[in-house]
Amino acid sequence: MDLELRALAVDGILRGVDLTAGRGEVHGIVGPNGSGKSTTLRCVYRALVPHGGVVRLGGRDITSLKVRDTARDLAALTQDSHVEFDFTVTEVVAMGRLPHGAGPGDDAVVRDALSRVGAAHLAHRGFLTLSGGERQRVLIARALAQQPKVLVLDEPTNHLDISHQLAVLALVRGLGVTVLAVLHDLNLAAAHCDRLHVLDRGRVVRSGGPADVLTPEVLAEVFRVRAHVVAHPTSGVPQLLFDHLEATP
Ligand SMILES: Nc1ncnc2c1ncn2[C@@H]1O[C@H](COP(=O)(O)OP(=O)(O)OP(=O)(O)O)[C@@H](O)[C@H]1O
Repeated sequence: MDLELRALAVDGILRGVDLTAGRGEVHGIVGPNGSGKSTTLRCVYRALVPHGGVVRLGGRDITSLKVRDTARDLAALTQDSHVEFDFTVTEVVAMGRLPHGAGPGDDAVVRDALSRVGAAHLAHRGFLTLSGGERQRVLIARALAQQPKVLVLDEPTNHLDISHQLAVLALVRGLGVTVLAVLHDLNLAAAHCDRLHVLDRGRVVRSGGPADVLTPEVLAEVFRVRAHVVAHPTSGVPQLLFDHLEATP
């Protein structure tokens, strides 16, 4: 299912964000702190109504869809994904099934989602007793249990050790669903995304394949860092080495 963002505007934060993620493609949004990445995603998962522009899911304006219908197609891992009460891990992941209504296969879907993120052993633990990285994997399992066609992820590798970062991004990529993810780590973004969009002060200033987007010029202009781009010795994807950080406030 395609995801299209057209001329998204949020007062003082987004100044016309345009991007299209085609069916089954993995798209990354990168950009400096405060550039509007999370705000963009909030407009997509309907936590925020933009003042201008439109988000289309499978060609349909999301404001024309019921929230529950949106939730059948789109799952989000957000910075606001809190669990307040001490539900068990299984209960938290089962919440991902709610948009579909209770069904006979739900237990198997929940178990499968947990084992895909390497958290099957946590099934009966209280969510609030988990470490930061364990919580993050359980919240990803909840999004997987929703069996979405489009997955929106705000910093999915937050709290994860390097092994789980790589595993989660490989898993997400292997799902075959359309993904729009905010990623801070530019090397992970280059290695795992088909296309990247660089956000700067509320605008997409560059879109394209990682090699076209993560150039020394863009990194200097947008992130104010000096970088060398090298090809990864085995995969060939562009990877960045930073040798100098210019003074930024
Ligand atoms: N509700 C709000 N009221 C006022 N300002 C806001 C609000 N939400 C976001 N902002 C501001 O809008 C800007 C963009 O915020 P956003 O969270 O989208 O940035 P981001 O690119 O995700 O940043 P980070 O990399 O730090 O997570 C920031 O300057 C933020 O302070």
